[in-house]
Amino acid sequence: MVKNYTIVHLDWVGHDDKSASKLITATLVAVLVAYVTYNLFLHPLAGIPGPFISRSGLWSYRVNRAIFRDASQSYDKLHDDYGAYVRIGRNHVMTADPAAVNVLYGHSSKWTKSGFYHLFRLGPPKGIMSETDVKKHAALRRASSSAYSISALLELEVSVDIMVEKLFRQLDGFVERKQPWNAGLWLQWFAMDVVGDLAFGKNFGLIEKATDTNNLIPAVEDFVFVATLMGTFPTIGDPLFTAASAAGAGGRGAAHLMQVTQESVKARLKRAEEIVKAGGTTDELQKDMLSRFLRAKDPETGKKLTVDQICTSATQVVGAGSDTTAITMRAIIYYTLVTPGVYEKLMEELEAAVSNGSLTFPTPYNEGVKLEYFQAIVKEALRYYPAVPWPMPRVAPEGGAHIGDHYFPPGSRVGMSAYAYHRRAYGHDSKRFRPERWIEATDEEKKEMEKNLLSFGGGARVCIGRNISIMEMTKVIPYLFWTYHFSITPRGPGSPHKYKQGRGSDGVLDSESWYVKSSWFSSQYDFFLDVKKRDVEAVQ
Ligand code: HEM
Repeated sequence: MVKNYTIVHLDWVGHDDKSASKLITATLVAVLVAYVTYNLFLHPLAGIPGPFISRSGLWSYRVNRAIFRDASQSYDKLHDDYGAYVRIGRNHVMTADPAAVNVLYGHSSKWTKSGFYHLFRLGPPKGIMSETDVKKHAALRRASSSAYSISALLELEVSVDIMVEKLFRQLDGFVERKQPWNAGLWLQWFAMDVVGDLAFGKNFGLIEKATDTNNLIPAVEDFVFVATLMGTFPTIGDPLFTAASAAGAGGRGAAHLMQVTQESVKARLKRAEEIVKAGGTTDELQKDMLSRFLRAKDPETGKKLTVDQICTSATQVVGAGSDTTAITMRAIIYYTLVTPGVYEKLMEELEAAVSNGSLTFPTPYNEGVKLEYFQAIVKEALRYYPAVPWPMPRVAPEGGAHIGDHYFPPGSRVGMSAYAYHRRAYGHDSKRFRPERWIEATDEEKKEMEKNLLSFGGGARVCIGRNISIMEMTKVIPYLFWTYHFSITPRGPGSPHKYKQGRGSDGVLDSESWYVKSSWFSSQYDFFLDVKKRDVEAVQ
Protein backbone atom coordinates (compact mmCIF):
# COMPACT_ATOMS: atom_id res chain seq x y z
CA MET A 1 0.00 0.00 0.00
CA VAL A 2 2.65 2.34 1.08
CA LYS A 3 4.55 1.59 -2.11
CA ASN A 4 1.50 2.26 -4.29
CA TYR A 5 0.78 5.45 -2.43
CA THR A 6 4.31 6.62 -3.07
CA ILE A 7 4.01 5.91 -6.78
CA VAL A 8 0.73 7.78 -6.97
CA HIS A 9 2.25 10.67 -5.07
CA LEU A 10 5.26 10.87 -7.34
CA ASP A 11 3.03 10.78 -10.37
CA TRP A 12 1.15 13.74 -9.00
CA VAL A 13 4.40 15.61 -8.42
CA GLY A 14 5.46 14.95 -12.04
CA HIS A 15 2.14 16.17 -13.28
CA ASP A 16 2.47 19.33 -11.24
CA ASP A 17 5.95 19.97 -12.61
CA LYS A 18 4.85 19.59 -16.20
CA SER A 19 1.90 21.91 -15.69
CA ALA A 20 4.07 24.42 -13.93
CA SER A 21 6.68 24.38 -16.67
CA LYS A 22 3.94 24.64 -19.31
CA LEU A 23 2.51 27.59 -17.44
CA ILE A 24 5.93 29.24 -17.18
CA THR A 25 6.60 28.66 -20.89
CA ALA A 26 3.17 30.01 -21.83
CA THR A 27 3.71 33.08 -19.63
CA LEU A 28 7.15 33.72 -21.10
CA VAL A 29 5.81 33.35 -24.65
CA ALA A 30 2.91 35.69 -23.81
CA VAL A 31 5.29 38.26 -22.29
CA LEU A 32 7.60 37.99 -25.31
CA VAL A 33 4.69 38.35 -27.74
CA ALA A 34 3.38 41.33 -25.77
CA TYR A 35 6.89 42.88 -25.67
CA VAL A 36 7.43 42.42 -29.41
CA THR A 37 3.88 43.58 -30.25
CA TYR A 38 4.33 46.65 -28.10
CA ASN A 39 7.69 47.47 -29.67
CA LEU A 40 6.45 46.94 -33.21
CA PHE A 41 3.07 48.65 -33.02
CA LEU A 42 2.57 50.66 -29.84
CA HIS A 43 5.98 52.07 -28.90
CA PRO A 44 6.22 55.87 -29.45
CA LEU A 45 8.89 55.23 -32.12
CA ALA A 46 6.84 52.48 -33.81
CA GLY A 47 6.12 54.62 -36.88
CA ILE A 48 9.82 54.82 -37.79
CA PRO A 49 11.01 52.11 -40.20
CA GLY A 50 14.03 49.91 -39.61
CA PRO A 51 15.30 46.34 -39.50
CA PHE A 52 12.95 43.90 -37.75
CA ILE A 53 15.51 42.93 -35.08
CA SER A 54 15.85 46.54 -33.94
CA ARG A 55 12.15 47.45 -34.08
CA SER A 56 11.08 44.29 -32.27
CA GLY A 57 13.68 44.76 -29.54
CA LEU A 58 14.65 41.09 -29.93
CA TRP A 59 18.30 41.73 -30.66
CA SER A 60 20.57 44.70 -31.13
CA TYR A 61 21.47 45.71 -34.66
CA ARG A 62 24.24 47.84 -33.14
CA VAL A 63 25.81 44.92 -31.29
CA ASN A 64 26.15 43.15 -34.65
CA ARG A 65 27.89 46.17 -36.16
CA ALA A 66 30.31 46.32 -33.23
CA ILE A 67 31.09 42.61 -33.62
CA PHE A 68 31.25 42.41 -37.43
CA ARG A 69 33.02 45.77 -37.70
CA ASP A 70 31.04 46.85 -40.73
CA ALA A 71 29.50 50.00 -39.24
CA SER A 72 30.16 52.51 -42.03
CA GLN A 73 28.63 50.48 -44.86
CA SER A 74 25.80 49.05 -42.75
CA TYR A 75 24.59 52.37 -41.38
CA ASP A 76 24.92 53.92 -44.83
CA LYS A 77 22.85 51.13 -46.38
CA LEU A 78 20.16 51.53 -43.72
CA HIS A 79 19.49 55.06 -45.00
CA ASP A 80 19.35 53.72 -48.57
CA ASP A 81 16.85 51.08 -47.49
CA TYR A 82 14.67 53.00 -45.02
CA GLY A 83 15.15 56.73 -45.62
CA ALA A 84 16.27 59.60 -43.43
CA TYR A 85 14.95 58.18 -40.14
CA VAL A 86 15.79 54.60 -39.22
CA ARG A 87 14.94 52.81 -35.98
CA ILE A 88 18.22 51.12 -35.11
CA GLY A 89 17.10 50.02 -31.64
CA ARG A 90 13.90 49.66 -29.67
CA ASN A 91 14.32 53.18 -28.32
CA HIS A 92 17.00 54.39 -30.71
CA VAL A 93 16.85 56.20 -34.04
CA MET A 94 19.51 57.19 -36.57
CA THR A 95 18.81 60.14 -38.81
CA ALA A 96 20.28 61.81 -41.87
CA ASP A 97 17.88 64.75 -41.74
CA PRO A 98 19.81 68.06 -42.03
CA ALA A 99 17.36 69.54 -39.50
CA ALA A 100 18.80 67.20 -36.87
CA VAL A 101 22.36 68.59 -36.96
CA ASN A 102 21.58 71.69 -34.96
CA VAL A 103 19.02 70.02 -32.71
CA LEU A 104 21.42 67.24 -31.65
CA TYR A 105 24.88 68.79 -31.98
CA GLY A 106 24.26 72.55 -31.93
CA HIS A 107 25.68 74.80 -29.20
CA SER A 108 22.34 75.30 -27.50
CA SER A 109 21.24 71.67 -27.83
CA LYS A 110 19.31 70.31 -24.87
CA TRP A 111 20.05 66.74 -25.95
CA THR A 112 22.73 65.09 -23.81
CA LYS A 113 25.18 62.27 -24.45
CA SER A 114 23.73 58.83 -23.73
CA GLY A 115 25.04 56.11 -21.38
CA PHE A 116 26.89 54.67 -24.41
CA TYR A 117 29.72 57.07 -23.57
CA HIS A 118 30.13 55.84 -19.99
CA LEU A 119 31.99 52.88 -21.45
CA PHE A 120 34.48 55.29 -23.00
CA ARG A 121 35.85 56.25 -19.61
CA LEU A 122 39.53 55.71 -19.28
CA GLY A 123 39.86 55.83 -15.55
CA PRO A 124 37.87 55.84 -12.35
CA PRO A 125 36.76 59.48 -12.74
CA LYS A 126 34.93 60.15 -15.96
CA GLY A 127 36.84 62.19 -18.52
CA ILE A 128 35.71 64.86 -20.97
CA MET A 129 34.59 62.23 -23.48
CA SER A 130 32.61 60.01 -21.09
CA GLU A 131 31.08 62.53 -18.67
CA THR A 132 27.39 62.81 -19.54
CA ASP A 133 26.38 65.23 -16.79
CA VAL A 134 26.18 68.65 -18.47
CA LYS A 135 27.52 70.71 -15.55
CA LYS A 136 30.36 68.33 -14.64
CA HIS A 137 31.37 68.08 -18.29
CA ALA A 138 31.38 71.85 -18.73
CA ALA A 139 33.62 72.25 -15.65
CA LEU A 140 36.06 69.58 -16.87
CA ARG A 141 36.17 71.10 -20.32
CA ARG A 142 36.76 74.63 -19.04
CA ALA A 143 39.58 73.40 -16.81
CA SER A 144 41.33 71.50 -19.62
CA SER A 145 40.75 73.83 -22.53
CA SER A 146 44.00 75.80 -22.12
CA ALA A 147 46.01 72.59 -22.77
CA TYR A 148 44.24 72.14 -26.11
CA SER A 149 44.35 75.76 -27.30
CA ILE A 150 46.10 76.47 -30.56
CA SER A 151 48.52 78.90 -28.89
CA ALA A 152 49.54 76.20 -26.38
CA LEU A 153 49.99 73.71 -29.20
CA LEU A 154 52.12 76.05 -31.27
CA GLU A 155 54.60 76.10 -28.40
CA LEU A 156 54.97 72.36 -28.96
CA GLU A 157 55.44 72.58 -32.73
CA VAL A 158 59.11 71.78 -32.55
CA SER A 159 58.45 68.37 -30.99
CA VAL A 160 56.29 67.49 -34.00
CA ASP A 161 59.16 68.61 -36.28
CA ILE A 162 61.57 66.31 -34.46
CA MET A 163 59.14 63.41 -34.77
CA VAL A 164 58.71 64.09 -38.50
CA GLU A 165 62.49 63.92 -38.98
CA LYS A 166 62.59 60.58 -37.11
CA LEU A 167 59.83 59.24 -39.35
CA PHE A 168 61.70 60.36 -42.46
CA ARG A 169 64.95 58.63 -41.38
CA GLN A 170 63.00 55.37 -41.06
CA LEU A 171 61.28 55.96 -44.37
CA ASP A 172 64.68 56.45 -46.05
CA GLY A 173 65.46 52.86 -45.02
CA PHE A 174 62.41 51.61 -46.91
CA VAL A 175 63.52 53.60 -49.96
CA GLU A 176 67.04 52.11 -49.82
CA ARG A 177 65.78 48.56 -49.32
CA LYS A 178 63.08 49.04 -51.97
CA GLN A 179 60.71 47.58 -49.44
CA PRO A 180 56.95 48.35 -49.40
CA TRP A 181 56.13 50.63 -46.50
CA ASN A 182 53.28 49.67 -44.18
CA ALA A 183 52.02 53.24 -44.18
CA GLY A 184 48.92 52.33 -42.17
CA LEU A 185 50.93 51.04 -39.23
CA TRP A 186 53.69 53.63 -39.35
CA LEU A 187 51.24 56.54 -39.47
CA GLN A 188 49.57 55.12 -36.38
CA TRP A 189 52.92 54.84 -34.60
CA PHE A 190 53.67 58.40 -35.64
CA ALA A 191 50.34 59.71 -34.32
CA MET A 192 50.83 57.80 -31.06
CA ASP A 193 54.36 59.17 -30.59
CA VAL A 194 53.22 62.71 -31.32
CA VAL A 195 50.44 62.60 -28.70
CA GLY A 196 52.96 61.10 -26.25
CA ASP A 197 55.30 64.03 -26.88
CA LEU A 198 52.55 66.62 -26.61
CA ALA A 199 50.99 65.10 -23.52
CA PHE A 200 54.05 64.11 -21.47
CA GLY A 201 56.97 65.79 -23.22
CA LYS A 202 58.27 62.32 -24.18
CA ASN A 203 57.12 60.01 -26.94
CA PHE A 204 56.65 56.26 -26.62
CA GLY A 205 59.57 55.45 -28.96
CA LEU A 206 57.48 53.55 -31.51
CA ILE A 207 59.02 55.29 -34.52
CA GLU A 208 62.56 55.12 -33.14
CA LYS A 209 62.36 51.43 -32.21
CA ALA A 210 60.17 50.58 -35.21
CA THR A 211 58.03 48.47 -32.94
CA ASP A 212 55.21 48.76 -30.45
CA THR A 213 56.88 47.07 -27.47
CA ASN A 214 54.23 48.37 -25.08
CA ASN A 215 51.33 47.04 -27.16
CA LEU A 216 49.76 50.47 -27.20
CA ILE A 217 48.06 50.09 -30.57
CA PRO A 218 46.32 46.78 -29.67
CA ALA A 219 45.35 48.36 -26.32
CA VAL A 220 43.54 51.23 -28.06
CA GLU A 221 41.92 48.72 -30.40
CA ASP A 222 40.73 46.52 -27.51
CA PHE A 223 39.51 49.51 -25.54
CA VAL A 224 37.46 50.85 -28.46
CA PHE A 225 36.07 47.40 -29.28
CA VAL A 226 34.89 46.76 -25.71
CA ALA A 227 33.55 50.29 -25.25
CA THR A 228 31.55 50.22 -28.50
CA LEU A 229 30.17 46.74 -27.91
CA MET A 230 29.19 47.21 -24.26
CA GLY A 231 28.15 50.81 -24.79
CA THR A 232 25.30 49.59 -26.99
CA PHE A 233 23.62 48.09 -23.90
CA PRO A 234 24.98 50.36 -21.14
CA THR A 235 22.38 49.42 -18.52
CA ILE A 236 23.96 45.96 -18.31
CA GLY A 237 27.25 46.73 -20.07
CA ASP A 238 28.36 49.44 -17.66
CA PRO A 239 28.08 47.45 -14.38
CA LEU A 240 29.43 44.35 -16.17
CA PHE A 241 32.43 46.33 -17.36
CA THR A 242 32.98 47.81 -13.88
CA ALA A 243 32.79 44.37 -12.21
CA ALA A 244 35.05 42.76 -14.81
CA SER A 245 37.61 45.60 -14.49
CA ALA A 246 37.60 45.28 -10.68
CA ALA A 247 38.27 41.54 -11.08
CA GLY A 248 41.11 42.34 -13.48
CA ALA A 249 39.34 40.56 -16.33
CA GLY A 250 37.67 43.30 -18.31
CA GLY A 251 38.71 46.49 -19.97
CA ARG A 252 42.09 44.97 -20.88
CA GLY A 253 42.70 47.79 -23.33
CA ALA A 254 41.53 50.59 -21.01
CA ALA A 255 43.45 49.19 -18.04
CA HIS A 256 46.64 48.82 -20.06
CA LEU A 257 46.38 52.32 -21.51
CA MET A 258 45.78 53.71 -18.05
CA GLN A 259 48.82 51.88 -16.68
CA VAL A 260 51.13 53.09 -19.46
CA THR A 261 49.87 56.64 -19.01
CA GLN A 262 50.33 56.56 -15.26
CA GLU A 263 53.92 55.40 -15.78
CA SER A 264 54.48 58.25 -18.26
CA VAL A 265 52.97 60.75 -15.80
CA LYS A 266 55.23 59.48 -13.00
CA ALA A 267 58.33 59.50 -15.25
CA ARG A 268 57.52 63.02 -16.39
CA LEU A 269 57.09 64.28 -12.80
CA LYS A 270 60.36 62.59 -11.79
CA ARG A 271 62.18 64.27 -14.69
CA ALA A 272 60.95 67.64 -13.51
CA GLU A 273 62.06 66.87 -9.94
CA GLU A 274 65.55 65.86 -11.08
CA ILE A 275 65.96 68.97 -13.21
CA VAL A 276 65.00 71.19 -10.28
CA LYS A 277 67.31 69.25 -7.92
CA ALA A 278 70.18 69.77 -10.36
CA GLY A 279 69.49 73.51 -10.21
CA GLY A 280 67.94 73.67 -13.71
CA THR A 281 64.63 75.12 -14.86
CA THR A 282 61.64 73.18 -16.09
CA ASP A 283 60.70 75.78 -18.70
CA GLU A 284 60.68 73.30 -21.56
CA LEU A 285 58.70 70.73 -19.56
CA GLN A 286 56.24 73.44 -18.56
CA LYS A 287 54.93 73.50 -22.09
CA ASP A 288 53.57 69.95 -22.38
CA MET A 289 49.88 69.21 -21.86
CA LEU A 290 50.52 67.48 -18.57
CA SER A 291 51.91 70.60 -16.95
CA ARG A 292 48.93 72.54 -18.26
CA PHE A 293 46.60 69.93 -16.74
CA LEU A 294 48.51 70.30 -13.45
CA ARG A 295 48.10 74.07 -13.46
CA ALA A 296 44.55 74.01 -14.86
CA LYS A 297 41.69 75.52 -12.92
CA ASP A 298 38.03 75.81 -13.76
CA PRO A 299 37.80 79.58 -14.44
CA GLU A 300 34.29 79.68 -12.95
CA THR A 301 34.83 77.76 -9.72
CA GLY A 302 38.61 78.08 -9.34
CA LYS A 303 38.75 74.30 -8.74
CA LYS A 304 41.87 72.41 -9.85
CA LEU A 305 41.78 69.01 -11.53
CA THR A 306 42.42 66.10 -9.15
CA VAL A 307 45.40 63.76 -9.75
CA ASP A 308 42.99 61.05 -10.95
CA GLN A 309 41.33 63.49 -13.32
CA ILE A 310 44.75 64.47 -14.66
CA CYS A 311 45.64 60.82 -15.33
CA THR A 312 42.30 60.26 -17.03
CA SER A 313 42.80 63.39 -19.15
CA ALA A 314 46.26 62.26 -20.20
CA THR A 315 45.05 58.74 -21.04
CA GLN A 316 42.23 60.26 -23.05
CA VAL A 317 44.73 62.14 -25.20
CA VAL A 318 46.37 58.81 -26.03
CA GLY A 319 43.08 56.92 -26.52
CA ALA A 320 41.21 59.56 -28.51
CA GLY A 321 44.03 61.32 -30.30
CA SER A 322 46.13 58.66 -32.00
CA ASP A 323 43.78 56.39 -33.98
CA THR A 324 41.57 59.23 -35.20
CA THR A 325 44.50 61.21 -36.56
CA ALA A 326 46.13 58.13 -38.13
CA ILE A 327 42.85 57.16 -39.85
CA THR A 328 42.51 60.67 -41.28
CA MET A 329 46.15 60.80 -42.44
CA ARG A 330 45.73 57.46 -44.24
CA ALA A 331 42.58 58.77 -45.91
CA ILE A 332 44.32 61.99 -47.02
CA ILE A 333 47.25 60.11 -48.56
CA TYR A 334 45.14 57.37 -50.10
CA TYR A 335 42.50 59.55 -51.77
CA THR A 336 45.14 62.03 -52.93
CA LEU A 337 46.89 59.18 -54.72
CA VAL A 338 43.87 57.42 -56.21
CA THR A 339 41.67 60.36 -57.22
CA PRO A 340 42.61 61.58 -60.71
CA GLY A 341 44.17 65.03 -60.71
CA VAL A 342 44.36 65.56 -56.94
CA TYR A 343 48.04 64.62 -56.47
CA GLU A 344 49.05 66.76 -59.48
CA LYS A 345 47.16 69.81 -58.16
CA LEU A 346 48.63 69.38 -54.70
CA MET A 347 52.17 69.18 -56.06
CA GLU A 348 51.56 72.28 -58.20
CA GLU A 349 50.46 74.13 -55.08
CA LEU A 350 53.49 72.96 -53.08
CA GLU A 351 55.91 73.84 -55.88
CA ALA A 352 54.44 77.31 -56.31
CA ALA A 353 54.53 77.95 -52.55
CA VAL A 354 58.11 76.73 -52.20
CA SER A 355 59.31 78.81 -55.13
CA ASN A 356 57.67 82.00 -53.87
CA GLY A 357 59.06 81.38 -50.37
CA SER A 358 55.71 80.95 -48.60
CA LEU A 359 56.38 77.30 -47.75
CA THR A 360 59.47 75.98 -46.01
CA PHE A 361 60.38 72.64 -44.44
CA PRO A 362 59.94 71.36 -41.77
CA THR A 363 56.58 73.01 -42.38
CA PRO A 364 55.65 75.69 -39.84
CA TYR A 365 51.95 75.36 -39.02
CA ASN A 366 51.34 78.98 -40.00
CA GLU A 367 52.62 78.27 -43.50
CA GLY A 368 50.80 74.94 -43.91
CA VAL A 369 47.40 76.36 -43.00
CA LYS A 370 47.68 78.80 -45.91
CA LEU A 371 47.90 75.97 -48.48
CA GLU A 372 44.38 76.34 -49.80
CA TYR A 373 44.25 73.16 -51.87
CA PHE A 374 45.95 71.02 -49.23
CA GLN A 375 43.53 72.23 -46.55
CA ALA A 376 40.66 71.44 -48.92
CA ILE A 377 42.03 67.88 -49.21
CA VAL A 378 42.10 67.61 -45.41
CA LYS A 379 38.48 68.78 -45.14
CA GLU A 380 37.39 66.48 -47.93
CA ALA A 381 39.11 63.49 -46.30
CA LEU A 382 37.38 64.32 -43.01
CA ARG A 383 34.07 64.53 -44.90
CA TYR A 384 34.45 61.53 -47.16
CA TYR A 385 36.12 59.25 -44.66
CA PRO A 386 35.23 60.38 -41.13
CA ALA A 387 37.26 58.46 -38.53
CA VAL A 388 34.12 58.05 -36.40
CA PRO A 389 31.28 56.63 -38.55
CA TRP A 390 29.20 55.38 -35.60
CA PRO A 391 25.96 57.32 -34.96
CA MET A 392 26.77 59.63 -32.02
CA PRO A 393 23.83 59.01 -29.67
CA ARG A 394 22.03 61.79 -27.82
CA VAL A 395 19.15 61.55 -25.33
CA ALA A 396 15.91 63.49 -25.86
CA PRO A 397 15.42 66.10 -23.10
CA GLU A 398 12.67 66.27 -20.50
CA GLY A 399 9.36 66.93 -22.18
CA GLY A 400 10.61 65.31 -25.39
CA ALA A 401 11.55 67.10 -28.59
CA HIS A 402 10.72 67.37 -32.27
CA ILE A 403 13.09 66.88 -35.17
CA GLY A 404 11.40 67.66 -38.45
CA ASP A 405 7.96 66.01 -38.28
CA HIS A 406 9.02 63.43 -35.73
CA TYR A 407 8.37 63.61 -32.03
CA PHE A 408 10.86 61.95 -29.68
CA PRO A 409 9.67 61.29 -26.14
CA PRO A 410 12.06 62.08 -23.27
CA GLY A 411 14.76 59.45 -22.92
CA SER A 412 14.66 58.25 -26.54
CA ARG A 413 18.02 58.15 -28.32
CA VAL A 414 18.82 59.75 -31.66
CA GLY A 415 22.17 59.88 -33.42
CA MET A 416 23.72 60.71 -36.78
CA SER A 417 26.45 58.76 -38.55
CA ALA A 418 28.93 61.26 -40.01
CA TYR A 419 29.83 58.72 -42.70
CA ALA A 420 26.25 58.13 -43.85
CA TYR A 421 25.26 61.78 -43.47
CA HIS A 422 28.24 63.24 -45.33
CA ARG A 423 27.51 60.96 -48.27
CA ARG A 424 24.08 62.55 -48.62
CA ALA A 425 24.42 66.16 -47.45
CA TYR A 426 26.84 67.54 -50.06
CA GLY A 427 24.77 67.53 -53.25
CA HIS A 428 24.69 65.15 -56.18
CA ASP A 429 28.40 64.30 -55.93
CA SER A 430 28.40 63.62 -52.16
CA LYS A 431 29.74 60.13 -52.83
CA ARG A 432 32.78 61.46 -54.72
CA PHE A 433 36.06 62.58 -53.20
CA ARG A 434 36.35 66.12 -54.58
CA PRO A 435 38.45 68.62 -52.58
CA GLU A 436 37.53 71.42 -55.01
CA ARG A 437 34.05 71.62 -53.46
CA TRP A 438 35.61 73.42 -50.45
CA ILE A 439 37.19 76.05 -52.71
CA GLU A 440 34.47 76.63 -55.31
CA ALA A 441 31.63 77.19 -52.80
CA THR A 442 30.38 80.70 -52.02
CA ASP A 443 30.86 81.98 -48.45
CA GLU A 444 27.22 81.21 -47.69
CA GLU A 445 27.58 77.66 -49.06
CA LYS A 446 30.82 77.15 -47.14
CA LYS A 447 29.06 78.03 -43.89
CA GLU A 448 26.42 75.40 -44.61
CA MET A 449 29.07 72.83 -45.58
CA GLU A 450 31.01 73.44 -42.36
CA LYS A 451 27.81 73.12 -40.35
CA ASN A 452 27.12 69.77 -41.96
CA LEU A 453 30.62 68.45 -41.27
CA LEU A 454 30.22 66.09 -38.33
CA SER A 455 33.71 64.53 -38.38
CA PHE A 456 34.57 66.20 -35.08
CA GLY A 457 31.04 66.08 -33.63
CA GLY A 458 29.58 69.46 -32.66
CA GLY A 459 28.42 72.01 -30.11
CA ALA A 460 29.46 71.69 -26.48
CA ARG A 461 30.79 68.19 -27.21
CA VAL A 462 32.83 69.03 -30.30
CA CYS A 463 36.25 67.31 -30.38
CA ILE A 464 38.54 69.19 -28.05
CA GLY A 465 41.63 67.76 -29.79
CA ARG A 466 40.86 68.83 -33.34
CA ASN A 467 43.53 71.55 -33.31
CA ILE A 468 46.14 68.94 -32.39
CA SER A 469 45.27 66.71 -35.31
CA ILE A 470 44.98 69.58 -37.82
CA MET A 471 48.38 70.90 -36.70
CA GLU A 472 49.95 67.45 -36.91
CA MET A 473 48.54 66.67 -40.35
CA THR A 474 49.39 70.12 -41.69
CA LYS A 475 52.99 69.73 -40.59
CA VAL A 476 53.64 66.20 -41.77
CA ILE A 477 51.67 65.54 -44.96
CA PRO A 478 52.81 68.33 -47.32
CA TYR A 479 56.40 67.62 -46.22
CA LEU A 480 55.92 63.88 -46.88
CA PHE A 481 54.57 64.50 -50.38
CA TRP A 482 57.34 67.00 -51.01
CA THR A 483 60.11 64.60 -50.01
CA TYR A 484 58.83 61.23 -51.26
CA HIS A 485 56.97 59.82 -54.18
CA PHE A 486 54.36 57.24 -53.19
CA SER A 487 52.45 54.68 -55.17
CA ILE A 488 50.06 52.10 -53.81
CA THR A 489 51.69 48.68 -53.57
CA PRO A 490 49.62 46.32 -55.71
CA ARG A 491 47.84 43.62 -53.71
CA GLY A 492 47.88 39.94 -54.58
CA PRO A 493 50.35 37.04 -54.72
CA GLY A 494 53.79 38.03 -53.50
CA SER A 495 52.52 41.21 -51.89
CA PRO A 496 53.19 41.76 -48.19
CA HIS A 497 49.51 41.94 -47.32
CA LYS A 498 48.01 39.60 -44.82
CA TYR A 499 44.69 39.91 -46.62
CA LYS A 500 44.68 39.18 -50.30
CA GLN A 501 41.63 41.32 -50.97
CA GLY A 502 41.05 44.85 -49.78
CA ARG A 503 37.75 45.98 -48.28
CA GLY A 504 36.61 49.57 -48.62
CA SER A 505 34.59 51.56 -46.11
CA ASP A 506 31.65 50.65 -48.40
CA GLY A 507 32.24 47.01 -47.46
CA VAL A 508 32.94 45.99 -51.06
CA LEU A 509 35.88 43.63 -51.49
CA ASP A 510 38.65 45.05 -53.66
CA SER A 511 36.92 48.44 -53.88
CA GLU A 512 39.90 49.99 -52.08
CA SER A 513 43.50 48.95 -51.44
CA TRP A 514 43.21 48.51 -47.73
CA TYR A 515 41.07 46.49 -45.37
CA VAL A 516 38.60 48.50 -43.32
CA LYS A 517 37.27 47.39 -39.95
CA SER A 518 34.61 49.82 -38.94
CA SER A 519 32.92 50.23 -35.56
CA TRP A 520 33.23 53.42 -33.46
CA PHE A 521 36.39 54.07 -35.53
CA SER A 522 36.79 53.06 -39.20
CA SER A 523 40.36 51.76 -39.11
CA GLN A 524 42.19 50.81 -42.30
CA TYR A 525 44.62 47.88 -42.20
CA ASP A 526 47.22 46.62 -44.67
CA PHE A 527 47.77 49.95 -46.35
CA PHE A 528 51.10 49.53 -48.12
CA LEU A 529 52.95 52.07 -50.25
CA ASP A 530 55.97 51.82 -52.54
CA VAL A 531 58.22 54.77 -51.75
CA LYS A 532 60.89 56.64 -53.74
CA LYS A 533 62.72 59.82 -52.89
CA ARG A 534 61.76 62.85 -55.01
CA ASP A 535 64.50 64.81 -56.70
CA VAL A 536 63.67 67.93 -54.75
CA GLU A 537 66.72 69.89 -55.98
CA ALA A 538 65.65 69.43 -59.59
CA VAL A 539 62.13 70.70 -58.84
CA GLN A 540 63.42 73.78 -57.03
C1 HEM B 1 41.32 63.69 -37.02
C2 HEM B 1 41.34 63.49 -35.73
C3 HEM B 1 40.14 63.39 -34.82
C4 HEM B 1 38.84 63.08 -35.12
C5 HEM B 1 38.25 62.72 -36.47
C6 HEM B 1 38.09 63.13 -33.87
C7 HEM B 1 36.73 62.90 -33.76
C8 HEM B 1 35.99 63.18 -32.63
C9 HEM B 1 34.56 63.13 -32.56
C10 HEM B 1 33.62 62.74 -33.69
C11 HEM B 1 34.19 63.51 -31.31
C12 HEM B 1 32.77 63.70 -30.81
C13 HEM B 1 32.19 62.41 -30.28
C14 HEM B 1 30.73 62.57 -29.93
O1 HEM B 1 30.22 63.65 -29.70
O2 HEM B 1 30.10 61.54 -29.90
C15 HEM B 1 35.40 63.76 -30.57
C16 HEM B 1 35.44 64.12 -29.24
C17 HEM B 1 36.59 64.17 -28.52
N1 HEM B 1 37.88 64.08 -29.00
FE1 HEM B 1 38.42 63.86 -30.93
N2 HEM B 1 38.94 63.47 -32.87
C18 HEM B 1 40.21 63.63 -33.39
C19 HEM B 1 41.35 63.97 -32.70
C20 HEM B 1 41.43 64.09 -31.35
C21 HEM B 1 42.65 64.34 -30.61
C22 HEM B 1 44.03 64.54 -31.25
C23 HEM B 1 42.31 64.34 -29.29
C24 HEM B 1 43.15 64.56 -28.08
C25 HEM B 1 44.41 64.80 -28.10
C26 HEM B 1 40.86 64.14 -29.20
C27 HEM B 1 40.13 64.10 -28.03
C28 HEM B 1 38.75 64.15 -27.96
C29 HEM B 1 37.99 64.33 -26.71
C30 HEM B 1 38.57 64.47 -25.34
C31 HEM B 1 36.64 64.35 -27.08
C32 HEM B 1 35.43 64.54 -26.16
C33 HEM B 1 34.99 66.00 -26.22
C34 HEM B 1 33.78 66.29 -25.35
O3 HEM B 1 32.89 65.45 -25.22
O4 HEM B 1 33.71 67.42 -24.84
N3 HEM B 1 40.39 63.98 -30.46
N4 HEM B 1 36.48 63.57 -31.40
